[in-house]
Amino acid sequence: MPTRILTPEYVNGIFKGLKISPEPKAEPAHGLTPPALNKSIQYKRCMLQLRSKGDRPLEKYIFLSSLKQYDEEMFYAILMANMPEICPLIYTPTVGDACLNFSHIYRKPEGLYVSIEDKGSIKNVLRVWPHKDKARITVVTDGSRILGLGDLGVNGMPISIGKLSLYIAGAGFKPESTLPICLDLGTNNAKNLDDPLYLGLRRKRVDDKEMDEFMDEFMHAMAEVFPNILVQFEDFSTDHAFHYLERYQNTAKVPVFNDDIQGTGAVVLSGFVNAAKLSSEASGRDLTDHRVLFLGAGSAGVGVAKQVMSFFTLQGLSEEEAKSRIWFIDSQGMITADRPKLQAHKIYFARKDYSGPPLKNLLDIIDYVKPTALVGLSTMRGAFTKEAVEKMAELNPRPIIFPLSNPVSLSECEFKDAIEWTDGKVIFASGSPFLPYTYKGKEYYPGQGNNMYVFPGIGFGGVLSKCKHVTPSMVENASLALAESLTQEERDMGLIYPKLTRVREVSMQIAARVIHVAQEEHVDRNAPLRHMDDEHLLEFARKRSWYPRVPSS
Ligand SMILES: NC(=O)C1=CN([C@@H]2O[C@H](COP(=O)(O)OP(=O)(O)OC[C@H]3O[C@@H](n4cnc5c(N)ncnc54)[C@H](OP(=O)(O)O)[C@@H]3O)[C@@H](O)[C@H]2O)C=CC1
Ligand SMILES: CC(=O)C(=O)O
Ligand SMILES: [Mg+2]
Repeated sequence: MPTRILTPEYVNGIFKGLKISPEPKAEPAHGLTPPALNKSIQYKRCMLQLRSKGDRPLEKYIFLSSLKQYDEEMFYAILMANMPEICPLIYTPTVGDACLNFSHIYRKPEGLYVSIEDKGSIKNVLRVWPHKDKARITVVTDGSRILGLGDLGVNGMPISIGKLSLYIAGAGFKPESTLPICLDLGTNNAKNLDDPLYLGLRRKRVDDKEMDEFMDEFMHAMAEVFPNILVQFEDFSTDHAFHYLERYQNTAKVPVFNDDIQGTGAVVLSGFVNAAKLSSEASGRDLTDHRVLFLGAGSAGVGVAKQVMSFFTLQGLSEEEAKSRIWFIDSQGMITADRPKLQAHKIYFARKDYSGPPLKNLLDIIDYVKPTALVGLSTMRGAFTKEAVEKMAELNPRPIIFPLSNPVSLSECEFKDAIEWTDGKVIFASGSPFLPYTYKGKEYYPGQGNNMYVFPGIGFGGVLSKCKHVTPSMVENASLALAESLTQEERDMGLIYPKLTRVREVSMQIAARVIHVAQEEHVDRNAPLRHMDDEHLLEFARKRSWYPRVPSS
């Protein structure tokens, strides 16, 4: 039966609601399927079955997961044609529930599990993977900080799977080039350890020394078994996230980046670039005068702040001046340099210019800092209270409020509330998706400040350029490419991120920019691409991008 690869134009048609059309005929398995079954009917059946599960997202997750296993191309065709509907089911927020319930809903292997008991023979475990030569991108978690849900141990595997589904749908990685990995170094989660169905090792987490030994062996083995792979670290607890990024980003034989530190930094910088312009247009304030207050100083908060500093340095401020535009609050209050036993990752941003009594309350800190932007990466549901948001609106004609914690149940505030409390003035982005909200007869659209907008493009550009390392400049430029990708229509709608339906095209722009920077920094190894200008790099990325095949006629 004739099949054809979906072209970008064809898929754009699907995005516009055309679904799978024109009507394809039956599949080759003549006799094994009912006579009238064809891909078009199959597509409609899948959507009908999915939607019949109503408001039960975990059931939808399980359904989609099974679909991916028995008809991968249909899964991706459905995902790509219905991003705003399906993405929240395979990614945040539902993936959070999938992780919490993983040991109960597990059905089939979908990735590699490497446990501390494999120490000494990790290579042998990696060699079990069936598509060794094809593997190009891996998401590796140790399950120790899954979204804002804490230590979930081996139940963190769905986060690696979900991110890689977005690599495929978002950037066009071939499915067989993706490799989900969950490292099992034990768990300190008592609920898991007490659960008779828990699928991980029934032991506490190993100490840092043993983890270092394990990780060194793991990274060596990865480079040997998968020499062409790019490694994304995901959802390691904050101390380990910084530690392993530093340990491997310039030394590992395969390129490495940390999504929570660098991917989140890039996506928030991008949203902030667009938000600050809108906010400054309303206030007349110079872009260099923005003041950013972070609630949460973990890997995500500090990673984002480091990236947001380049917003200021790109305006011509020095590093010190850029740093002075940023304040942090953690569980003990505003972070100041005189606080004893400050954790290493908090020292850089600790304020040296405050000497009063410790400030602990968000309202008092807003009064003191007078921020133009409030960024939440705290895992604290509802931490941006009505009073705090109203105060931001008193201080700013258009306050920037980014409650970025995931999943949605941990969001620092809801979109609807932020709109009402600011009388529609807020410039808003959240980590997990919210629906548009109509207020006083006008429809408002929330932004989704989630690293899913950048990691597919960073990974695709990195792999196409065959980069040796993922450099800070590659990440920063991914962010700027995302910021620049807004169309006039999106700007007119007041958006600060492109529509999710355009994620594939946006990823191509990011990938092309990442390749360009990899070349500039001489970390690329794909020599023929060096002769291409930016337009040709974009074309090259588009051509390499995978689309699900569906029968056409
Ligand atoms: N939108 C996106 O793309 C992304 C979102 N995230 C989200 O960011 C969140 C944080 O991740 P990560 O940084 O790794 O996690 P951590 O747990 O390392 O950091 C949480 C931070 O919040 C602080 N905090 C906790 N409770 C309070 C409180 N009551 N008041 C003030 N601060 C508090 C903690 O303080 P202390 O240091 O004192 O413990 C810590 O600094 C998660 O929900 C995650 O899902 C992460 C990556 C990407
Ligand atoms: C989105 C993401 O990476 C996180 O919440 O950890
Ligand atoms: Mg993460």
